[in-house]
Amino acid sequence: MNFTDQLLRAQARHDSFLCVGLDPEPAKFPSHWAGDASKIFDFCARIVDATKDLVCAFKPQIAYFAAHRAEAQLEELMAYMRRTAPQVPVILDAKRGDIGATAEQYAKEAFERYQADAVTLSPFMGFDSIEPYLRWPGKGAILLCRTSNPGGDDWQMQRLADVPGQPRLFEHLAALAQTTWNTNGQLALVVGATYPGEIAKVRELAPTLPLLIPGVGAQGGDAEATVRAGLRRAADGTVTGTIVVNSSRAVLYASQGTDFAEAARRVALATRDQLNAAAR
Ligand SMILES: O=C(O)c1cc(=O)[nH]c(=O)n1[C@@H]1O[C@H](COP(=O)(O)O)[C@@H](O)[C@H]1O
Repeated sequence: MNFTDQLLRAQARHDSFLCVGLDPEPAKFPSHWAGDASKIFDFCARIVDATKDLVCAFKPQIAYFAAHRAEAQLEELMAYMRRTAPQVPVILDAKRGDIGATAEQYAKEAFERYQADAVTLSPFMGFDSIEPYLRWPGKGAILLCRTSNPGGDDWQMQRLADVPGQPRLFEHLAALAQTTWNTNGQLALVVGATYPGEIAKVRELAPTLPLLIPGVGAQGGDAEATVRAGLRRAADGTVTGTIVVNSSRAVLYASQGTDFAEAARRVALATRDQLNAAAR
């Protein structure tokens, strides 16, 4: 099954547009594990156990593992998610972007070594830096389009004088991703929840692509506005353009006590319900 179908199936099964981001920071672990990088797997596995019936995806961020020489724990976690939550697709957040030959290696890392269902990519180097990922049948490639950080303005909001209509860079990318770049039908786009106006613009230009939307929770993005701007349904209610709304820190560090997993579940449930209320 391809990434988009996995996503839609998990969304229907768990009645959820929520993705829990796995960004483990040992300094923020519950007091009995605080500062202990050897507990990264244990911490993430407890979060997975506590939220796996509430989410449509998990998104481990590779830097939080690599910074602690914990790639082996990431591999273990990927295998654990596959075993205990096989119905939930996993997005490896790696934001890769390099020439084709190197991209081939990054694709192998994401899809073979880590067995991810999709990977986040920076499209700054152009289509030949994305194409190697599209050769992997059914795997998702999620392109940064209008990111959640203020510095996204530096490039993404600039207008392209040489393209008809002088679109902003993120608008041009959204249009390419919906059409000529989407050779395997598995492209998706990242748009920050901190910019609902731009989510609406991306949705207009890319009506059917899944949108990965980080920025609710710790970054203060507006969950209701995000859903209204990003989700598209047909008249019969079928989802035609879906959203995957990520929250990491607000879920992971809801409590620093021994009840951290229960607290994470409470926040995940509340966030899922808030997204669903806006979707109805
Ligand atoms: O690609 C991403 O996931 C991403 C894109 C973006 O524009 N903004 C953004 O915050 N992210 C990631 O989404 C997560 C947000 O985490 P919280 O702010 O803790 O919910 C982090 O893993 C970021 O690296």
